[in-house]
Amino acid sequence: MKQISLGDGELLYDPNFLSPEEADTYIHQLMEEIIWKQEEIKLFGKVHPLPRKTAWYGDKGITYTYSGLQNQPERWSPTLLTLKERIENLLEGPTFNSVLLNWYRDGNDKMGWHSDDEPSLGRNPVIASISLGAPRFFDLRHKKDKTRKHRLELTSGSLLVMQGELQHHWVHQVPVQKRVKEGRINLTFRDIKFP
Ligand SMILES: O=C(O)CCC(=O)C(=O)O
Ligand SMILES: [Fe+2]
Repeated sequence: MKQISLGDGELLYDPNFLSPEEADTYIHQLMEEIIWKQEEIKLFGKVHPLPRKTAWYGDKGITYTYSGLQNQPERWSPTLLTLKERIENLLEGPTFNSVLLNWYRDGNDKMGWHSDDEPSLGRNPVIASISLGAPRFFDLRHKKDKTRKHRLELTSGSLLVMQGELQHHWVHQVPVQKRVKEGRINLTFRDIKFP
């Protein structure tokens, strides 16, 4: 695991968490297993579809508000449980009770600037993010000093861990990349502290 020291938060990055063959297998399994939803978000009274497909899986009984949406998780699928255990074994400490999945169908799908700082994640959450498929940029920007920026390219089979005070001090986004024609699946494993 490579440590990326941004200050005011920590990133760990392993581009080779999964081999290319494993990544391809997981993509196929997830496209078969996952029930993808087209969620909508209401902005100033107007309803917009989210610019990506999403899914939410986890332990029974937890709920989580994400981008203003109340989510009830589907039960863990076999593939998701395997991935969760692989991450937990590697990190030796943090555990996860849920995973949010995003399917970016091509480079027009995106996620805007935000931080994963919902109170239910507790203080200084550890969020483990697996990327599969097309490489996409992942941008970070400091909340107070907007000149502090960092861009990563998250490649297929990679694992990114966000931890420490990162969510408190930084926002992140997945920007549009018009030239990207292939899809990408991202999974963020989280631990909801008070369901
Ligand atoms: O797709 C990604 O790499 C980021 C996803 C993300 O930030 C989130 O799900 O909160
Ligand atoms: Fe996020």
